[in-house]
Amino acid sequence: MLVSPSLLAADFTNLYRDIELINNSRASALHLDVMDGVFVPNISFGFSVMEQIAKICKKDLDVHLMIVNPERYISRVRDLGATYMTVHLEACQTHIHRTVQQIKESGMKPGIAINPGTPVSWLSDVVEDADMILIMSVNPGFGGQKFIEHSTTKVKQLREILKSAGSNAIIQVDGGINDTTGKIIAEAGADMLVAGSYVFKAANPINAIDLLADI
Ligand SMILES: O=C(CO)[C@@H](O)[C@H](O)COP(=O)(O)O
Ligand SMILES: [Fe+2]
Repeated sequence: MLVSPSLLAADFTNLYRDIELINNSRASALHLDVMDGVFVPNISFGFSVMEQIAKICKKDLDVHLMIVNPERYISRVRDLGATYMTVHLEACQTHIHRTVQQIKESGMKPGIAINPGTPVSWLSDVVEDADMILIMSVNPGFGGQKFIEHSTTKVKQLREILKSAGSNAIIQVDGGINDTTGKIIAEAGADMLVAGSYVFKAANPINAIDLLADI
């Protein structure tokens, strides 16, 4: 199982230590949650922080933008050296197709995220252009929330949609992931697990990442 620990739950007074921990783990990516206080009712961190993180992180940068009109920042995310740039379907409104193409043209892998209340069927016409689909298993904006069980049905439905579209996009699931919910969602068809609290609040974060990676 691919694992992308979410830095949102890290100790921000010890960021260097926590990023080094990820560098020396089996995580395949580092998940960076950007929140603008408009699309979600919280503000996290922005480019000045991510530019420093990018200098020391040896894993793929997986940037999850919870901001309105994220197309404004494609070149800045690209300049970080990010592998994945994930935007919310709900935040791009009418031009998700154009935004995904622009992310791809910039050399990054486009991800499309959907909130718990958004049906997976709304992705049908764009899945073939995305490299990743992110199913939010909590309402975006905060770490440490409880996994929404209906996400399992959504992952199964998405698997079918990807199959009929002939899409190789990976399915990422984000929110309330631990070794129990991780197993359930992996069985439903997830390829990559994002975990914040489960990793960074663990007594042994390396062990927590191993448990997820071994699913
Ligand atoms: O995007 C988000 C929240 O909006 C996530 O990436 C969280 O950071 C996951 O945190 P946990 O639920 O794993 O604590
Ligand atoms: Fe996230």
